[in-house]
Amino acid sequence: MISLKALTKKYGDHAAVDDLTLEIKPGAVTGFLGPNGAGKSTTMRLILGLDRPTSGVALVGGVPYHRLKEPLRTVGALLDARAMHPGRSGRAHLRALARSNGIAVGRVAQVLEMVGMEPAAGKRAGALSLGMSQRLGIAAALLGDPEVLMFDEPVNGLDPDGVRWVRQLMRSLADEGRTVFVSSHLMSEMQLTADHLVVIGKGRLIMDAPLPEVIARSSLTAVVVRTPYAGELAVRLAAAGGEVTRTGESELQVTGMAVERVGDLAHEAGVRLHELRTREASLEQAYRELTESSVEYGVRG
Ligand SMILES: Nc1ncnc2c1ncn2[C@@H]1O[C@H](COP(=O)(O)OP(=O)(O)OP(=O)(O)O)[C@@H](O)[C@H]1O
Repeated sequence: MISLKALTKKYGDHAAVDDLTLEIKPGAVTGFLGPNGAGKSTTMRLILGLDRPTSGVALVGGVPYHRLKEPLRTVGALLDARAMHPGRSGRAHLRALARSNGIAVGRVAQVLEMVGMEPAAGKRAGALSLGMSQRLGIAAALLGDPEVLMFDEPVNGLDPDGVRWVRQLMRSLADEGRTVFVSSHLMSEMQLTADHLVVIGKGRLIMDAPLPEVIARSSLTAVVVRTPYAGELAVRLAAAGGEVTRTGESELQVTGMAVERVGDLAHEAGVRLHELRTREASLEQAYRELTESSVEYGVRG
């Protein structure tokens, strides 16, 4: 479990992280989303004690990072895959990390196997491809067999097999009951990977909800109904609080109302239906709606 309580980090007058309060729970993959500059990396750095909050606290398993006795056994993180001594081999890097954290050196071979990089383990870290560096960074995060894992853009530079592998790894870590907190700009990937989403913009919390709820709340998620009595049903649905758009002679789209309720109202009205389904927004669409006013840099297409 990761707990943030009124977590705030200011650089001069600018709040990179602004009063964030939330819990990232075990047994789930929590996606961490936000436009460039939203404060994701800063939040992760604060959790890992790499930066000091201006105010508020970040706790891992109920304790601030700097008070953890054996930090790598509690939380493993991949922040910047290239942040390694370039002249050292991946294996040597992991061994040094194990030794300095009281972890049995035998664990190194295990994590190298888990990430599928034994063949490249003897190469200098500086000579590794970005994809291999990512795997090495993930191996380092797994070294202490921690309960909490944090990954900043873990699929950067990975090929489609690598992306699938990361997705499966996150799933299995969460299924083992661990807390998995992962940032990404790849919405299609997040839609496949995450159970829960935390969305921030300009350092502030925009959304903290299960993925299906984020999708359901999008205005682009709608119930589609086909019926020969579209006009009659439209009146009934609107009277019950639905937002109804007539999209064809015999087709309606309804927002603000669950599919079950639409079916029940049609039944009560004695209206025959030829089709009743939910058309879900993609996470990309839901995300764009949520963050429209929070984009700090760049131009939105
Ligand atoms: N050391 C620093 N000094 C001054 N400002 C900083 C520093 N680190 C981050 N910032 C600012 O804090 C804000 C949040 O940055 P951060 O890197 O946490 O965002 P992010 O969500 O991780 O972005 P990205 O998606 O681009 O990685 C930005 O406005 C950034 O310029």
